[in-house]
Amino acid sequence: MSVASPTTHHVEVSGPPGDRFEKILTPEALEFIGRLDAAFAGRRDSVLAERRRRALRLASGCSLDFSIATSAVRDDPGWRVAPPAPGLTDRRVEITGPPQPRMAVNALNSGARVWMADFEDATSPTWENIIGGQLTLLDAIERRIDFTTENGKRYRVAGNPATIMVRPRGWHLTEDHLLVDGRPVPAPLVDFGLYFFHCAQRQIEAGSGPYFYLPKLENHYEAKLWNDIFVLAQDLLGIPRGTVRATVLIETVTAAFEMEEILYELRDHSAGLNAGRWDYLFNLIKNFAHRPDFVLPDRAKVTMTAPFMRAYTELLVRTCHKRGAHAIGGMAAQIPSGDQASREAALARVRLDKEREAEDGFDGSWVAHPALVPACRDTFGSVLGERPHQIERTREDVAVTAAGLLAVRRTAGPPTQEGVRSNIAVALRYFDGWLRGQGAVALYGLMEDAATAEIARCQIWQWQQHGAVSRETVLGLLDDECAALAKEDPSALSAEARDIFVRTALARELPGFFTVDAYERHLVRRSNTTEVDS
Ligand SMILES: CC(=O)SCCNC(=O)CCNC(=O)[C@H](O)C(C)(C)COP(=O)(O)OP(=O)(O)OC[C@H]1O[C@@H](n2cnc3c(N)ncnc32)[C@H](O)[C@@H]1OP(=O)(O)O
Ligand SMILES: O=CC(=O)O
Ligand SMILES: [Mg+2]
Repeated sequence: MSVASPTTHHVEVSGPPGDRFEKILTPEALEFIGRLDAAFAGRRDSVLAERRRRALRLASGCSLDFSIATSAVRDDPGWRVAPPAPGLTDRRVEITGPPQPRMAVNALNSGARVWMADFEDATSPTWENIIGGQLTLLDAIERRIDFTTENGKRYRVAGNPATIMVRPRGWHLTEDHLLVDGRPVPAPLVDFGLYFFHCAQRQIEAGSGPYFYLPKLENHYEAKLWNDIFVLAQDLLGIPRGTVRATVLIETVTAAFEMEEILYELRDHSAGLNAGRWDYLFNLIKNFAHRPDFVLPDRAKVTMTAPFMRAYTELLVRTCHKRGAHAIGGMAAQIPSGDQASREAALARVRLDKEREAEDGFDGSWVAHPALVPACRDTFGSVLGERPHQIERTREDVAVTAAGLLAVRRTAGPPTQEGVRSNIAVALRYFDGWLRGQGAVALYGLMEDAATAEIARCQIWQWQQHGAVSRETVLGLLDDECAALAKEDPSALSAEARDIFVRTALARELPGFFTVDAYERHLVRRSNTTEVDS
């Protein structure tokens, strides 16, 4: 892998200035982003074009199978991924959340082994959140967060904090406040690049490392793209190759057919796979939205025990352990809110979910809230005992077929009126939160984020498409929910949230992601400030 030759690129910050943004947007950091962009923006275009081609093939009735072209990788018993890097051996409980100062401190001190600092599903990508998030990470690593709120709660990172893994945004998004030669930079290059530039060396010196979660990959070519990014980034900063580690979220149905190939492409930088269940469901609905045999019942009824979801998680554990990699479980959406009884019920549901994952062979799992850390830690603890993971449990008993992964029709039950209303209520309220800069929102006792909101709006599109609900009914319920939201919270952006819903759930063609169009329309704010030639 050669280092990119220096070329002249004009890097421009077009977003408004903010408090201490200059600490992140230094000329050197912008030059680094310019180099990543020069090397990889074109490949991002190819990734998106290939995604479109594949989506069209699936929409036109082609099915999916494990590829013959890559069978040599799957059949070769001779390769394994890199051993776990410092801080990533025992991952029995990982907490996720947006990189904001309070959340960062709470997550780092929560007792979880890993904090996944999320620029993706849990972050609304306003310019302030993106650069503020980078500042939070830098401050947390340099132990500079230390403040006390009016009610006397002190926020300061304590001893033995969680290991940080950063999740950049997916390839479908751009960062329109950073331009190279007048063109927006791919968002993942910004989130990865700024964190890597400022924090990689600091993390290594602190005995940890630059670690990442990679979202929404659709195939092993995208894994190769990330691997090439890691190699170039390490070379540019003089960091030894193989220092970076990344856990890939298997959260698209096409990636589920290429888990082993994805591990292979990233093997020198791999930190295993994660079962990103919510995006997985969204992606499955989206890819097969035109097919009547893929119509799912109410969202609440599609659980991890549905045969097609079990096939996906079983295959993930088997694949990871065959290659010496960690298999990390997904997010149970229940959060401990409301009265005592509701909190206990939420805890019981989460415990059940983690029990099943631990017994299936996962090495750890995610929680969305600090109060859930003990449940996950203890549940995995009772299966792992003194062991840091259970990678040695190879699950050779698991035999998953393509048909098993796609056996959605076995999930019984038509959607109900309550299911329709609930999806509309959740999507609308989530869009309102997202427009106001909040990427994860507690709604009706559940954690809602970009992935779960995508399920809600896609199901409405799918149910309407297949005659399970009419457009008129949806619009009527939508108006009811808008009125209810405006009454609950007069500052809510109900009209804009409604607009996003109509554009993404009721369009003639199903849009790929609500975030792409909504970002352009609602979140981009331009005001030229800084320019750098790289
Ligand atoms: C599909 C997927 O991708 S899942 C991964 C992406 N999603 C996420 O990461 C969601 C993470 N969770 C969250 O963001 C939050 O839990 C929410 C928004 C759902 C609920 O947050 P809140 O309404 O603040 O919950 P609540 O009032 O119970 O919080 C109590 C305390 O716990 C803290 N807290 C809650 N969740 C978290 C978290 N994930 N990380 C750190 N601290 C947290 C709050 O900051 C608060 O502490 P504070 O008073 O010191 O500020
Ligand atoms: O990112 C996680 C998911 O479930 O989606
Ligand atoms: Mg996701």
